[in-house]
Amino acid sequence: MDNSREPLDTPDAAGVPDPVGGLPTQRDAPAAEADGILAETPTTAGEVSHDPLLIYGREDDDPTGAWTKHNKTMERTGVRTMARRLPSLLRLSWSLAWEADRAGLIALVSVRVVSGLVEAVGLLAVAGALTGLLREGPTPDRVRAALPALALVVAAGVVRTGLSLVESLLRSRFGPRIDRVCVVRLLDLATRTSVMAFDDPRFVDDLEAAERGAAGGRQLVDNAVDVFTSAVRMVAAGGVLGVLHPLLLPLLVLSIVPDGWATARSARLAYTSWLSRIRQIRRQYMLRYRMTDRDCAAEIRSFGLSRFLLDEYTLLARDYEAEQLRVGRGQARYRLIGESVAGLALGAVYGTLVLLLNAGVMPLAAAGTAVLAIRNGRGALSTALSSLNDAYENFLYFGEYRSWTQEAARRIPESRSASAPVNPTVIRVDGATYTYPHTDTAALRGVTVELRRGQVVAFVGVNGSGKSTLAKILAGLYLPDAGTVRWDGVDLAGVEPDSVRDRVGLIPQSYTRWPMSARLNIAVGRVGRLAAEGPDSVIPAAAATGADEVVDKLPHGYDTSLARQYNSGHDLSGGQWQRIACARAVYRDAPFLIADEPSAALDARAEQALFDLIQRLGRDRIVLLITHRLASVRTADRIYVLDEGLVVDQGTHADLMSRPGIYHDLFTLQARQFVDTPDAPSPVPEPPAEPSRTH
Ligand SMILES: Nc1ncnc2c1ncn2[C@@H]1O[C@H](COP(=O)(O)OP(=O)(O)OP(=O)(O)O)[C@@H](O)[C@H]1O
Repeated sequence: MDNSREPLDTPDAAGVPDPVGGLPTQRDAPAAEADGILAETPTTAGEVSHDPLLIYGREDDDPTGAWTKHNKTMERTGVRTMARRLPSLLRLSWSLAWEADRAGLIALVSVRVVSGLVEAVGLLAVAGALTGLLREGPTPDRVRAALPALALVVAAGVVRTGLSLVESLLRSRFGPRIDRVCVVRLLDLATRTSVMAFDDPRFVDDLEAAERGAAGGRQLVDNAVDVFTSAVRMVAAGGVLGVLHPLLLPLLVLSIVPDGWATARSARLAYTSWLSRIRQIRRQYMLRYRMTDRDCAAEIRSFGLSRFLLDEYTLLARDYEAEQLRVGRGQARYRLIGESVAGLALGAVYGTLVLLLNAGVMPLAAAGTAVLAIRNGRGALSTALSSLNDAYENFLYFGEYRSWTQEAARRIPESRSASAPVNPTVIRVDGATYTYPHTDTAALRGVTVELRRGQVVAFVGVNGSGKSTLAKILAGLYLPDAGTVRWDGVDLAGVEPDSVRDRVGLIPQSYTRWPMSARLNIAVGRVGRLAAEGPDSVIPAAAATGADEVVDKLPHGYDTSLARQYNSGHDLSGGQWQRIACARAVYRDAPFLIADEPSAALDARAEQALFDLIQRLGRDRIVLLITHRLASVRTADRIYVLDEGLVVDQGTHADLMSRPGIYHDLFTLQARQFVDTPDAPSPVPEPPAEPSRTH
């Protein structure tokens, strides 16, 4: 079973409850440590501080089915289903291994087959040796007679040991290769699918399952190899028994049926239990992830959430313990029945051997070999059965991976031969409509805007009015459901998406804090440039955006790691990071710059400098500015006012202030915040006329 999906153990004690029922404090933590790592968690039965299922809802409360996704699979999981799916399971693992390492696979199969043959030869040699040892005559003669066969037994043993070493080497080569093939495919698709796919919660949810399912590929191949190996060993043991006496083979099969039944039932019990608990397992996983995540650390402490979360986790973990006990009891019952019946059946096999010996039909030496062959055959069968069960389980996990990769491949934008204009003069959106997946309300409703080179255009409007969505459409990240986006008259729907993105420099609202050096954090704006122009090429972009002041204070300048979560990494303040994000977009040096709330975390001086820069860049580029700091859009050449997915007004600052409307209201409201007293004269003129609304 994949450990990453395994229910997690009870957490180590990280704090202890205070005696009067308060929350654990930092001061309490060492006391818990002193109790040792197995000290009881803060929660004990009867002192849970909240409703245990508060966080993710109750068992019967799963409207989206997100937590119970696998229950249907569980209903379909029967021995017959497993047998029916066996061929596709083996086919899949074969093709996976083939793709990862052809030569290794051929070598592994050959090694297994040869090893099986050697095992059969070894067993027959045992028969020869026993025949020599048990025959009539003086002991030295008998030993001499048995020597060649004994030598063969030893040689077979040595060869098998050598082959098993080769096999384990081959297996250790396989595992990482299969992991690589699966994970690289997942990452490739995840970074090439349309960004719109990530707005679909189902897609993102399935991606999480696929990430965990990717590891199932490696295990599936491992299980398939085990099944194959056991099959070869069973054939070897069966072949030897068939040679010794034809009656022994069906008897062996009979003797292993009860064990096989018990193994299959036990594994199925464990598997169905796992599936029925998948919801709790996901909850445990989420809780553990959040409780140890750096981003959540401050909030957990400042809201005093530790006890609350720990209670939830502990309850789930206890539930898991109880379930494991139930499964353990069930498995013990199956084993008891299976092994009792198998013992009787084995007694019958050995009884038959004795009868054959008594009747003089089988020599003693052959009977001795038969005992060994029976033992080997039974061992191989039990391995085959448990590997088959594991294989089926991993097949299901891997199924998550496969279905996601197929879906992701469908969502990769089609590549086209036509390119977007290299340095567009006019970008125009006509009647654009866009609705996010699984939402009822359109984010944009028939929007028309025009942006020109040499101008700074601003989008303003209240939260959720559609500004960022429209910016993403302009940047070619989203395709509108209706309407067109044209660059110099060329419809973006007909051009290669990468060519559009290549011409856009974006300062997104939420930028990425790459765990890399400061230099790379800027250079990711256009990675090819760093290689072509050298490490100092980032300096002008940093200087233009004030990122150079940030870098100057870092211990190793541009080479300082900004991966705070790792040793020696250096973290930046929000505003310092924002300067780096701006430098990244400037470094991209694209003809179309989109700045979406670029100054939210900047101090007043840095903000002013950034808007001056945006004005300068706007002289020979198309610049789109989205901001709630309305003082900064006063100088924009054109301002579009958005509201509920519509363009409700447009013009220059003076135009928009000359009439009542959203812009006038928002600007006035903000300007008032800078006036010292409520009685002070309004800093903005009252509008003279009724609003004229554009669409
Ligand atoms: N990924 C998404 N999935 C579903 N709905 C979304 C998504 N992103 C935005 N929306 C919705 O689309 C509408 C427009 O959002 P958008 O982000 O474009 O607004 P905005 O004007 O940029 O807001 P803000 O000023 O707060 O940044 C909102 O109603 C929002 O809830």
